Amino acid sequence: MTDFAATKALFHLPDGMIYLDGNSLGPLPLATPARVAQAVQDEWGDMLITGWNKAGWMAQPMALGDRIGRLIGAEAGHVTLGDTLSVKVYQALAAALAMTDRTVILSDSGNFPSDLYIAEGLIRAFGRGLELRVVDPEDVAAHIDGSVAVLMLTQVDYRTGRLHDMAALTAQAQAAGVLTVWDLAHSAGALPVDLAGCGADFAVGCTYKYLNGGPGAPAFIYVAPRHAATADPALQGWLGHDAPFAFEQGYRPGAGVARMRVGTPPVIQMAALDASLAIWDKVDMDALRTTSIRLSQRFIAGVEAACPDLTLASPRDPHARGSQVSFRHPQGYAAMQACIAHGVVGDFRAPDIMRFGFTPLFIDAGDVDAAVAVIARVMGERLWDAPRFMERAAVT
Ligand SMILES: Cc1ncc(COP(=O)(O)O)c(C=O)c1O
Ligand SMILES: Nc1c(O)cccc1C(=O)C[C@H](N)C(=O)O
Repeated sequence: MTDFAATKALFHLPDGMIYLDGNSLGPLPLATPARVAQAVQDEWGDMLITGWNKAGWMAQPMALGDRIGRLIGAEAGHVTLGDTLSVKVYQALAAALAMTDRTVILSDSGNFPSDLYIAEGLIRAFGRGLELRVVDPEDVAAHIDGSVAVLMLTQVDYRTGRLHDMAALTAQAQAAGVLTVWDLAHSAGALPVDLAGCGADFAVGCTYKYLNGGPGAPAFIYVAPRHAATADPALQGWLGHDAPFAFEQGYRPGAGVARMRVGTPPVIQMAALDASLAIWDKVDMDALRTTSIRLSQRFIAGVEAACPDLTLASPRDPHARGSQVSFRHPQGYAAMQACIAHGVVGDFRAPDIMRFGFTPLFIDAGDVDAAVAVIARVMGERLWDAPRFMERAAVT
């Protein structure tokens, strides 16, 4: 059983701030600066080129992949790390498309734009009459049929937190001969995931949100063992080669998911992730889910009692959402800026969503109550009316 009061003490949380945005960029673990300094000084500084072996840099993508694998229910040895999530979406979707002659990529309107853009680009690149079919999230199951090549979904909707039933949709897809690509950006570290148990084909995700790897932290990719020896990596970089240091002229894919590696791994970012995963290694994901639900239910009850102008945008059933809660308000952007100015950090997603993440590793019931009090004041006194809250920043 994880002691969440103890994990809270492992993070740097700025004074006077209640951080409900760990679902977008996780906070800094206290151990990270020293681990990064070690990678810079002792490894890069003193070991120089020998660090690839001596400090284990070359083996890190698979080693860190296994530690993430525990959190997402992957078989050992079937997750690797590197690049950005958008790149890993490209590889997973391209690999899946290469395994079928069917033409439809099925996704939903709750998917993150990058995933849909990647699909559009791949359709042009493949040039075999592929089609992207985007349906409402609740209609996905009804559209799984024999024309569908790949079902590509983000398990937890980044705006509303709506949670897809991965087990049911994957089983239905499999029965119809459809391959699955799951984006776990808002799932990894948010709730227990069981890729192996569900029989998912491919999965991808990022490590800078719930997993606290820091801005620019590398993405991960999972390939089911049954495809590991045949999946086409789509981006044939030298570090995905079977023998990178043989420097052969022609490409031969590496063993298993290692073929999904592309080029040089981000060593300093991996050191930061190593430090945050030291916390995650000890987290009981069922306890995390129970606590996340308790916190988010408390938040919804508090906000709904105090702020009649806010409309719940997330599913009310906690088992039908991830670890975030969203409310709608016509002045959502300015209202969120006012909340941030008063110490409660969430974020805004167009057109009108105020989004708050619940991350039990460092948020507790006292934080929820304090956040509700601030939000109630902001909404009750229309504190967002000040002109300085109305102007939109480039990054929100
Ligand atoms: C669901 C989802 N997919 C893809 C991305 C893109 O990730 P990245 O910017 O790391 O490529 C994000 C976040 O930005 C996301 O939330
Ligand atoms: N990756 C981000 C970035 O580099 C800058 C600002 C925001 C992000 C995000 O992660 C957005 C995120 N995927 C979302 O859920 O909206």
